[in-house]
Amino acid sequence: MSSPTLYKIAAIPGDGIGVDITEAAEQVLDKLASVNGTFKFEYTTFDWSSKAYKERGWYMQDDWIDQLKKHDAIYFGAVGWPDVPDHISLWSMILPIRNTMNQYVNVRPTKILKGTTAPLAQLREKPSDLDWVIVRENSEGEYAGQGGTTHGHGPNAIATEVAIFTRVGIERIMRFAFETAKSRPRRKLTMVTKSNAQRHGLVLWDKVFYEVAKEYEDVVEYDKMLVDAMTVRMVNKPESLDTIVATNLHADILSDLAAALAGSIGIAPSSNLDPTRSCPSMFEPIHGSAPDIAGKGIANPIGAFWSAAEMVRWVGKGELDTVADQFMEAIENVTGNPKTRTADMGGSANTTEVTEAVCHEIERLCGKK
Ligand SMILES: NC(=O)C1=CN([C@@H]2O[C@H](COP(=O)(O)OP(=O)(O)OC[C@H]3O[C@@H](n4cnc5c(N)ncnc54)[C@H](O)[C@@H]3O)[C@@H](O)[C@H]2O)C=CC1
Ligand SMILES: CC(=O)C(=O)O
Ligand SMILES: [K+]
Ligand SMILES: [Mn+2]
Repeated sequence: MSSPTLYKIAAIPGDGIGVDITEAAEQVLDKLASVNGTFKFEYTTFDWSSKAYKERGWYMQDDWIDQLKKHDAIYFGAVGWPDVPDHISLWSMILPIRNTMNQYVNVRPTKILKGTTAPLAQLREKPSDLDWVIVRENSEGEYAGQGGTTHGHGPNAIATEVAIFTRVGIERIMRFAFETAKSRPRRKLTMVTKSNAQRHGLVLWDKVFYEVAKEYEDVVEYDKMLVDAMTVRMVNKPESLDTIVATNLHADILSDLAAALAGSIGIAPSSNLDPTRSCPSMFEPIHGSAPDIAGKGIANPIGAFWSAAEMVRWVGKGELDTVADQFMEAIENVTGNPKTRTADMGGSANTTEVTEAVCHEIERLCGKK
């Protein structure tokens, strides 16, 4: 028998519940690999966190790019802790990784997993009305990091936050969004914008969208929404949406809303992709470090597991799609059981119990013990 394919994973647990859910994700990934036998994961764990920063004054070593590039993928927990300003922690880890590693797409699927209590009556009755993929521009826009401060934060303070939109950046995200929409049964794309008030960057955003749309005229149905009205449509007509493309900031906000509509922020996954595969892509749940529940062992690991399933799909390049599907089935069997849901999903199970239940379900579904 040939030896299993080895995938090298850079694991960055980070802060708060990021640590618990990364450990949980590794445990289920190892279970998946061992029952399957054709692949395995080798983790290099990086102690890059706000705690380490407080102790030693830095988050990542100067050669972090070279270190991360040695891996097939990056698994990320969360960064941010109350004793470090959030703009320092975000700009010391997650944003430089996304920007520098060419991870210009952030894919954020949302659907209502089995056993979920959605807050909207319509979705409790018909969960299939919410089945979306938000395609978030992940490298520029409002999070380009350009701007500055003059005269400190005093009475004469001047601060700019410059959103950057480039034709190259817009075109590649639109193309990815159309391809995503095309690959889904409904073949439907909604472009989110705010080009009524943001009259330069987002006017270009719209223009390039319609240019790219010409190539998909016959295969994808598409429309445009202003972001404020989009929040209303997500709540009132969830069934009218499928694939959604939005800027870095807009999609950040809309994806938390999507997660809440689907029942909990704790279940929502994300893939930070470099579609060119020149750099490793990064997988993380969309939530943060949740300081309010950190250290209690009660974080919902489902968003972390779903992100891990997407990582399996990505590193497998088509070879592991069935495995990823089985992984998702195991996840949904566990959310479907009231005994193995965490508090945010109305249950009383802890992180370890949910993790063990998913491992058990993987063994049951994937056969070999
Ligand atoms: N990609 C990243 O690393 C992100 C980092 N952050 C950082 O995380 C820190 C906390 O940010 P918040 O705004 O509080 O957002 P958050 O997502 O950490 O928490 C928001 C609320 O959702 C709950 N929650 C989140 N994940 C959960 C899970 N898996 N299970 C159960 N409940 C869960 C939390 O307990 C909290 O009540 C900040 O420092 C922020 O900058 C925030 C978002 C993303
Ligand atoms: C930073 C953040 O909130 C996100 O990427 O979702
Ligand atoms: K995260
Ligand atoms: Mn966010």
